Amino acid sequence: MLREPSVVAINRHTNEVLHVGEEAKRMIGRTPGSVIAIRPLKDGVIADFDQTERMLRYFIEKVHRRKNFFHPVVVVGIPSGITEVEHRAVKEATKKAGAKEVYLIEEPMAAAIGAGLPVSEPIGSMIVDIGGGTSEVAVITFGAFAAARSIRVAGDEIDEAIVNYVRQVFNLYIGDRTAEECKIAIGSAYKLEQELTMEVRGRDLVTGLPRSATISSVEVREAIAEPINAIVETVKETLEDTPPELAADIMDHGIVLAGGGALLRGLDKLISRETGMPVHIAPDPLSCVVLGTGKYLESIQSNSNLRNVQLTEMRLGGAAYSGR
Ligand SMILES: Nc1ncnc2c1ncn2[C@@H]1O[C@H](COP(=O)(O)OP(=O)(O)OP(=O)(O)O)[C@@H](O)[C@H]1O
Repeated sequence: MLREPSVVAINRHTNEVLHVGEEAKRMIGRTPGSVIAIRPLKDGVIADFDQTERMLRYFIEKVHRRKNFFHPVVVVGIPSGITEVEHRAVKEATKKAGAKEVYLIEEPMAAAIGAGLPVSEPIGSMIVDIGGGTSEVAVITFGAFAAARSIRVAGDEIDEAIVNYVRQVFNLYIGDRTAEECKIAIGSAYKLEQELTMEVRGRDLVTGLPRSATISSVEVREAIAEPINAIVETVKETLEDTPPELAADIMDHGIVLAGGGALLRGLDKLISRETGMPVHIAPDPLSCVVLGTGKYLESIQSNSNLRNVQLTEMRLGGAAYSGR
């Protein structure tokens, strides 16, 4: 019903919200002095509480096409490594935005449910969810995490790595949006059968004038090697933490990739080469988290078997996480 980026454009002087979502995202890096485009969520957690609340309110109203008197039950996907304070902030912002009740589910759990993995069964499943702000790796069995890691290296860091590379190698300053377009158009984590090229436009760092340059997929691969390695290392470390019976299940069924990052060309091949495990990309990886969150909401309302999935509140303080 709605798929929008978490961006809010506001009037700097009056604090009035001008646009939310897709339209606001189009304004990033293009706003006049009086308008600022804000990303109220940074690295998967709330960076600006008030704008997060306003954005949620806008989305809730947009889906229900009405302004008042509607207080839905809301399930929010959150990164698995966040602190208790960050987690309370999510609940509070959602309540303030009009929710009657708020449940939090960790994104790797939601992604695994959305990808159709047998999370409620006593079978080990491994999910790698690479979003914008965080990459989450988890081994799930019987509705709970047997091993999990979360790092704040994901799509945004990959884009940043492209910006930095183009600046250093081409003396060209490009925006985040151009970097993201470049990643989606020609980015890869593994050698391509046919390498690609693309023209990127930005501002020349020496003359200050607009200029374009042609960048190849080989160069983009070199540019993004560091964040990609960080993600691959996290997968390996999580496998090292996995009890042997569950590791055997993962060998049989493979590692499943979800989130927008799963669409990066060759990432499945690279992870497979580095871990020796079969790797599959979830069907519709961009929707796994939202579909899993929706299924979880249905299970709360219908008392179905997903109820044995442990919610964050029950586990906080329990499992150990590492993160950057
Ligand atoms: N074809 C593609 N190739 C590579 N990356 C892609 C592709 N399509 C989308 N992405 C990236 O996926 C990321 C968004 O993924 P997703 O929607 O799963 O994350 P999110 O849920 O918004 O973030 P988070 O999980 O951190 O809260 C963005 O960084 C985007 O650039």
